[in-house]
Amino acid sequence: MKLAVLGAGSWGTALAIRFADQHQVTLWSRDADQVTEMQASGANSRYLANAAFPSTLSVTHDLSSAVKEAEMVLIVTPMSGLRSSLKALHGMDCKAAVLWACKGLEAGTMLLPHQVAAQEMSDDVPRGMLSGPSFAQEVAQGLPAAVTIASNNAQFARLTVTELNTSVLRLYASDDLIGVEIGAAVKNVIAIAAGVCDGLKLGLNARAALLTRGLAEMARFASALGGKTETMMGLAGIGDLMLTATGDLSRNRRVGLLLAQGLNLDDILKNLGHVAEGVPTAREVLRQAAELGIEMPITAAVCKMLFDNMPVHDILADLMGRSPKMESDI
Ligand SMILES: NC(=O)C1=CN([C@@H]2O[C@H](COP(=O)(O)OP(=O)(O)OC[C@H]3O[C@@H](n4cnc5c(N)ncnc54)[C@H](O)[C@@H]3O)[C@@H](O)[C@H]2O)C=CC1
Ligand SMILES: O=C(CO)COP(=O)(O)O
Repeated sequence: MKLAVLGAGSWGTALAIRFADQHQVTLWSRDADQVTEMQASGANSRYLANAAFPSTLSVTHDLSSAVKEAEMVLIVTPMSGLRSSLKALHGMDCKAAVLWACKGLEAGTMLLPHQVAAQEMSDDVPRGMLSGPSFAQEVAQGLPAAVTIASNNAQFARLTVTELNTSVLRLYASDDLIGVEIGAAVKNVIAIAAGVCDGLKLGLNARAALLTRGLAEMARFASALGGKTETMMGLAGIGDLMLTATGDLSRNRRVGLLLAQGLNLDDILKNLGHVAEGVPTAREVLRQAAELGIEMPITAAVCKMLFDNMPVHDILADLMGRSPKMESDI
């Protein structure tokens, strides 16, 4: 198959390398200088060091040539680039199937990726999301991982996992696109909280409680928006939550660890060098939860830390001071 990957950050590059094991892949970057550097060195030193490109992977700055013959396009920009990427594809009358890997809600609109896609794509173009526990560095090294491809079109999801499955990146199909998108978005917010929890050395009990109640928030949000709660028990739910909240390769967890040290959010984001999707998404999730009338206390706590400069110990006291309730209430 001919694939185009849009977005040459760490995840776009890792997926391009992995899928180039079996397919002809073109990796597109918006940055012409970065393309020149990648073509010369055969690697992406800025975003994914120590991962050489195979000969079946080419790199370009020319979007129309990247997608011209592609049968499938993977959009692997941050969430902030999803709409413009889809618009550009639509403008080129590109009919290739589209998978996005952007994890979040669109800033300002609260939209999930498939809702952005519904506004920017023709109805007849097959589409879905690739998500799950997958640090780019490990996938690029060829270490084993498993992720989900979700689509409202179950047949497209099944066909796609069959086409793209590799011996090191195992793919599962899902028909719960909403659930998978919500798992991807909200786990990043909970991972920021987990970073704070660990940074403050609140203990392993506290972290287990935080992740379990964070999972309850993910399930409550998914259920309110029409996703399946059982999706939260899968790769794109608890799987990605466990990885991101506890794995030190996570950028979202790192934001939390640095907040716990008292660093200022602007400085943290300036020095991170990569996107931390949980930051803009936290605000959108909280706004949406308010509209839906559901409680998301951990997400609210993360927003207070990120945007209101509220002292972390006061936030913790608020969380622990909530009145007792049935654990099963979602
Ligand atoms: N890095 C990882 O391990 C994983 C990342 N993801 C998700 O993949 C998405 C991309 O993440 P990373 O590659 O890690 O980010 P990154 O921060 O490593 O790189 C982002 C790349 O996107 C480019 N970019 C930014 N805005 C753009 C736009 N409007 N149009 C085109 N290109 C644009 C940047 O120039 C940069 O090359 C995020 O939504 C992230 O949550 C998902 C799974 C794993
Ligand atoms: O989504 C990821 C792993 O599945 C990557 O998480 P971070 O964006 O926090 O690094």
